[in-house]
Amino acid sequence: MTSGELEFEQNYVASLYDYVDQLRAQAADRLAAGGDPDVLSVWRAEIARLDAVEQGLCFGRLDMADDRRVYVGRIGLFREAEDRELLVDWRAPVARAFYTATSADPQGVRRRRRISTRGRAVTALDDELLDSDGTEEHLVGEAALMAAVTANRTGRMHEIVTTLQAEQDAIIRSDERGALVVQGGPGTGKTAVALHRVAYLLYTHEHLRSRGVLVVGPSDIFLDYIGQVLPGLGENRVVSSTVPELCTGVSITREDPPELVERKGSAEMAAILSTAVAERVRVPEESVELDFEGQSLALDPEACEQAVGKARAAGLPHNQARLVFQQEVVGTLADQLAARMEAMAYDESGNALDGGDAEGRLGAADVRALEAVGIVADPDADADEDARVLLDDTDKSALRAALLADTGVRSELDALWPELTAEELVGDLADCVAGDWSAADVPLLDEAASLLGTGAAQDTYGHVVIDEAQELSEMAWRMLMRRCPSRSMTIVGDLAQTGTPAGARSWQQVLGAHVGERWRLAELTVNYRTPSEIVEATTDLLAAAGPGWQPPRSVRSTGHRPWRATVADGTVAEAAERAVADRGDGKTAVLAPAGRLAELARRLDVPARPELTEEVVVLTPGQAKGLEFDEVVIVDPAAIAEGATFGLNDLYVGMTRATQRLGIVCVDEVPAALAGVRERDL
Ligand SMILES: Nc1ncnc2c1ncn2[C@@H]1O[C@H](COP(=O)(O)OP(=O)(O)OP(=O)(O)O)[C@@H](O)[C@H]1O
Repeated sequence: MTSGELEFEQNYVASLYDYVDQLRAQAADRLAAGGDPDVLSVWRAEIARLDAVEQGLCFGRLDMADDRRVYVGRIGLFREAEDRELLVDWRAPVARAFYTATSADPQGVRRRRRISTRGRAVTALDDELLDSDGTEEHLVGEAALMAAVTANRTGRMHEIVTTLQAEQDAIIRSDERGALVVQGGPGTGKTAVALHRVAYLLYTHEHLRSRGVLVVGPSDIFLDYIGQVLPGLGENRVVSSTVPELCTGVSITREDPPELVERKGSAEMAAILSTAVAERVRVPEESVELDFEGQSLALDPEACEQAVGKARAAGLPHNQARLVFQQEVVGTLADQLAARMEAMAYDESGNALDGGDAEGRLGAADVRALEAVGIVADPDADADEDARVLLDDTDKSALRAALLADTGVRSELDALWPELTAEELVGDLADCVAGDWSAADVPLLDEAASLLGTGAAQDTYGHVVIDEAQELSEMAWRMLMRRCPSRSMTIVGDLAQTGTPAGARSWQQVLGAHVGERWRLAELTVNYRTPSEIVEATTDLLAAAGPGWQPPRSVRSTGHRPWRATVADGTVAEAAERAVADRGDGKTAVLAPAGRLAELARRLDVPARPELTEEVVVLTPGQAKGLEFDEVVIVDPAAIAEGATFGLNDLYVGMTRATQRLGIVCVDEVPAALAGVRERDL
């Protein structure tokens, strides 16, 4: 690369930053001028968008066979005065070739240039010529990719927009409609790809900006870990949440044993809850006497049954359908009252007109008299005639309101169709204790709230991303499907990493109930995180966890062979301390069964609440799901493997968190699946 070219690109990149500065200054001026708050918030968002792309504004250039030159960057920049596109957004169709063009399929590209920058300075250029004849499969921009995946971890995930690979790009730009499952082994970039897909979809589909996008992750630690990726891509409008946090106002104070987690997660609970709600509605066997303002009214079982039928047919949640039921019942009662009133009439001197038969109806003579003064209409008269009745619609509705406001009537109505809360409904189930909730109770509370129509409104989104989706129970899937009526979803996971007993064993099994067979599968096959030495060490384990499961192909090797050491039970913490003291550069995670965490954290002098930006963290493999570290030390693998329904999967998750080095401290014995790992003294 000549220094002249470096200078050329430096000048170009500098002109882009100048333009961004100009746009930012204009936005700041508009903001300072004040005005309509909605307009001001647009300028504020524009400044935030421009600030977010400061690092790595421009990272590539495509030289096309027709001599066009396209600069690719984090956002598009168009100079209207010159009618010229200065920079193309990486999500625009024309930028796609930056990620997918190869020598075999150059897509009109002659040269692809990667532009590395630090701050606003161009530090390196890396060119690939695509017009040579080549059919070999290779990684696009290999040098930049390798630099990215071997760099020390920071405790936070970063965007990978400059080094996205073709199989990843295809998923990112895949049709927004329907449910897309992204299945891939550890480190294949599922999380990174899902987040870049969000940025792409928001850029491409206007409606998603108003409908909103929700990203669901397994834990707060994980959400913190990925929290910078979308802002780094200029997207600040995405809601991220764990499943329990979606149900506002519920705090988790209890952990359920595995068999309960499994039972509460089963879709059968939805039927149980629905039956429990239906059973709270009661139709009396005999007529119910109601006292209203000194009059006795009767509600018979048939009328009640009819009101229940009408309320159920409305298709509303229980508490809203209750209002329909109440209206129906008070309608019947108001009719009774009206009939009685209309049965009474007085002559001009104030005497009650005699009449009315035994059922309280007016006699024919009375009706004629009333007709003559225009008070009642001849029931046989033509409907078109100017008819008048004693009580018109307004009167009747006032009567209904008076009935509803009457405490006696209300308490009878409440006994027949009570207003319910999700907490009492779920609290009444066996193994649930109102107010002392477990994570597995949350989807039940959410289901109950949806059946009842209570609680904070269940927000819906235009697109939902679910990460570590293999962990969700059937009940949690129901909860998320309610958030996404369009079923436009990106579902990201790895069945070989399923850890919770209520989690997925197959995608069809969990998705079938919601989308039938209308979901599509995309697979990622290359492991960017874990070096080949570690992938090899997991082969036996993976085969034991699931017959036929294959680890993804690793793109690199480090020369560091994983090791194991065997120590006596009483010396575990000491051994872990020695392993940590011996660690290389970067972040280290000590992964151990829950029962050993406190002792290890004390011994290693790390905070009990894990902070990923610290040099050393102590976690369970479950907590480390989705995360990565330069070095991993697994402690007591046998207890991890045997301690849970999917213990072998947990161990596999733990081992595949490392980007560089892996050590395993076995206690007393070596699990069979780790027999092939090199033994050393510790
Ligand atoms: N194209 C790429 N360029 C640079 N880095 C990449 C690329 N693809 C993946 N990576 C890196 O590989 C690592 C693993 O990615 P990610 O966490 O998204 O994988 P995953 O499939 O979700 O893994 P797991 O299932 O183990 O949680 C991350 O550090 C990510 O930045």
